[in-house]
Amino acid sequence: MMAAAGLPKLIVETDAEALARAAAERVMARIAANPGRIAICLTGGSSPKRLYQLLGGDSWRDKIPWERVHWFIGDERFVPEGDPLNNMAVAREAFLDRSAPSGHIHPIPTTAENPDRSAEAYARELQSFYGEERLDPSRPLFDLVLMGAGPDGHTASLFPGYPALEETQRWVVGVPKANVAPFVPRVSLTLPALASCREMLFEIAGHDKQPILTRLFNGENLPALRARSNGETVWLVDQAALPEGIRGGR
Ligand SMILES: O=C(O)[C@H](O)[C@@H](O)[C@H](O)[C@H](O)COP(=O)(O)O
Repeated sequence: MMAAAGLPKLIVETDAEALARAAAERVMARIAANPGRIAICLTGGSSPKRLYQLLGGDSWRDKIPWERVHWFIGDERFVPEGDPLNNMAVAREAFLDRSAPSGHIHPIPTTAENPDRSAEAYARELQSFYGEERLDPSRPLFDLVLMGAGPDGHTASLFPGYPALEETQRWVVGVPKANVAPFVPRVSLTLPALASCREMLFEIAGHDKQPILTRLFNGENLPALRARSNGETVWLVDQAALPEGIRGGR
């Protein structure tokens, strides 16, 4: 474990499997830290899939107090809720549908007429859950926010150079076009909404993440570097993703 100056806390794991297990431990630790109602914001993409399988597997499932945990999603592809590209559908299939009370699963609705309407509906749902229309810095919206980093440095559906990245008021925005595949419109939580958490946990694994991780380590002002928790921000990284020159360290 090490912390690089100016960067979030960096934790290096041997490989993707160890990384998913470390992420599952952190999910459990966040749950254990809150004796009340817990809000976890999940993410899409391929990186969290193993974590989701672990949380749905026998050794972890029974340890989760399902009746206290609510599950949200940080961004969504604007496709039907059962579509394999739908981020929440992936989480539901991997672990939520088997164990979580259905009222505790909070998908971004994609039946609205367009992503902007969908974003407004999700903002209302988040605000109703939180109990306020404004975020109180002393009371985070989420206990834990999971994140990934795309090849262009995007996170959630906040792409480099897009106006959504500069949003300071709204909690959720429509994103008309994605910068990477799948090139469908998106709906995304904004940086201030995502920041309102006790912990933001990035999972970044595999050799194909090395180029973007190198750029992030070099301090390029990309969305994945700008996304920070008001509490703790942690990058869980595996050896294969580490930039040349710092491999082998832990
Ligand atoms: O909807 C999405 O695609 C995501 O939420 C997105 O932000 C993802 O986390 C990154 O693109 C990393 O994706 P991978 O894990 O597939 O590399």
